[in-house]
Order: sequence, then structure tokens, then C-alpha cells
Amino acid sequence: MNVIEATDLTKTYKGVPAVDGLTVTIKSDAITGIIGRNGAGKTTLLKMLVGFIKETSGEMNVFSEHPFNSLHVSANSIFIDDHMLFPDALTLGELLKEGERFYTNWDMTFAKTLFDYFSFHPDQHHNQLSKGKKTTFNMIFGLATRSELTIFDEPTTGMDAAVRNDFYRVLLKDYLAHPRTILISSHHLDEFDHLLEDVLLMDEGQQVLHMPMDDLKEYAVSLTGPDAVVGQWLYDKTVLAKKQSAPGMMQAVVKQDFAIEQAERLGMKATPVAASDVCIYLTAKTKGGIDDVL
Ligand SMILES: Nc1ncnc2c1ncn2[C@@H]1O[C@H](COP(=O)(O)OP(=O)(O)OP(=O)(O)O)[C@@H](O)[C@H]1O
Repeated sequence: MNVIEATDLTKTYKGVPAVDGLTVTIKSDAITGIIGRNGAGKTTLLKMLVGFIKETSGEMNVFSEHPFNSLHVSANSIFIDDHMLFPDALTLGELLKEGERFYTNWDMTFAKTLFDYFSFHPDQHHNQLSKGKKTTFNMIFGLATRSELTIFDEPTTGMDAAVRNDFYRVLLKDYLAHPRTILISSHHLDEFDHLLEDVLLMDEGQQVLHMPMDDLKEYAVSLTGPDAVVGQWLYDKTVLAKKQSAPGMMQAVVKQDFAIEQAERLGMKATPVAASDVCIYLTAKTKGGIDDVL
């Protein structure tokens, strides 16, 4: 079943598209990564899905309802990012109690276990926490809601490496015990690719690809060999990147839609390309790198 269905979805700001004609379906009970470079439109898409902002055009359904102003969508979804606002007057302990009051699936035992593990104190206030502690509390709150649609927008901002590892482990364990639809947006696919079932890669408000993580891992291959051999091989292939790897030798990253043994028989060395690198190649700008402008 699909929790999210969007057709030709567009959001513009002063005529400039942030999300640009996106057609996508997201299936239920899976963890999907929303990946893209800065400004790709990830946050804008996610905020439309939870009804925080309204689309400019196109159609969108979440739990078969239009999410903007939908009580059903807001009661069954949560959007977690590092700007989450909580009332300053309430302590962290009181915030957990409010969570329990509002969210029907709230798990207080789970929330308190994590609260203690990460050394929070019930009398602390959210606005007095450090940046990393704020995102850690937000993560606890978001997971404890057990919302049918749980969205993390850049969830590990400010967390140190140990807390980031803990976050991904907790997320996976909790998801396996309580499957639900989880979206995680990030630039850093390599950090959490082991959690994902599907990946939606965005660029300039549009979908670049949307596929199972396992397929993305095999999407491309790197071939290295003599210039003439690789050059000849590439003429009917989809080339993601190429460079001179040594004098007379070329390295090319190509879409893997051929039998690798064929390339190896011609003397090329084939090596796998990590899913995160595939995303980087597919969204690389053609203007060149920073070294070309400075
Ligand atoms: N409230 C707004 N007013 C005007 N432009 C906006 C607004 N929100 C987003 N944009 C623009 O829309 C585009 C997409 O922004 P968005 O925040 O959705 O991207 P993102 O993929 O989440 O980026 P990042 O990874 O940097 O957080 C950007 O060009 C951004 O400047």
C-alpha cells in the first residue's frame, strides 16, 4: 500500500520552483531515504507531506487525504528536524507527558528509557539544551510518538559520532519492533544506507531516481583501462563520470546495464561504486569543481 502519492507536485517561491513537477509514491512500512544536495527541495517536499505548507500546483495524498489542514494527517504523522519548537514554559519531563496526551501510539517506557540513557533531566528546558542535545531529544520525542508517518529531516545535525551511531541503531531496532513509514532526509547516504529499503534522489526539485537500495548499490560500476579500450567501450553506455587515472589510462563510472565479464575480457578492471557515490555523480554540476573557479 502507498502512504504517499504525489502527482506533478510543485511548490514555487516567488515563481522559483523548490519542488518541480514531482510524481512519486512512497510505500507504507518501509524506511525511505530522501537524498539530495543543498537546495534540492527535500525539506519543502517533506513539509508539504505533513501539511505544514501548501503546494502551488499538482496533487498529493497522504493516508488518502490532502495533508494541508488535515487533522487525520497531523495526528498520524510527525516531522522532526533541528528547528522543532516546544513551549519554553514546559520542562522536558512535561513535554514527554504532553506527547503522551497527544499521540495515541506514544510509548512512555521507551521514551523514558532513551531519556535516561542520553542523560536528560526532567527539569531541563528544551531551549537551554545544546544543539546536539536538542536534536537528540527531538529524536526521542519523534520515535516515541510511533507515528504512522515519521519524518526525520537531517536528524543527526549537531550530534556527535557516538550519538549518531546510537540514533541509527535505535531507529532500526524500533522500526523492526514497530514497522511504520519512515522518511529520512540527508546529504549523507553513506551514514545510514544500511537502514534503507528505498531511496528517492532529488535534484533541483525533481526526482533523479527512486529505487530499492539494493538496486542502487548495483546501479553503476567503475571501469579502469587503457584510454582506447575504455573510450571505445563507452560509446553506447551511460557515463556518470570519467577521468584520466594515470598516463594513458582512463577511469569511467558507468551505468551497469551490461555483463561486467564482457568489460573484464577486454582488459578493463571493474570495481563497485558505493550508492552514496552514485548519488553524488548523478547530481554533480557540470560547471566543474571548486578548483575550477578559485
Ligand atoms: N520559505 C522559503 N522562501 C523562499 N525560498 C525557499 C523557502 N524555503 C525553501 N526555499 C528555496 O527552495 C529551494 C529548496 O529548498 P529546501 O530547503 O527544500 O532544500 P533542501 O534539499 O532541504 O536543502 P538543504 O539540504 O540545504 O536543507 C531552495 O532554493 C530554497 O532557497
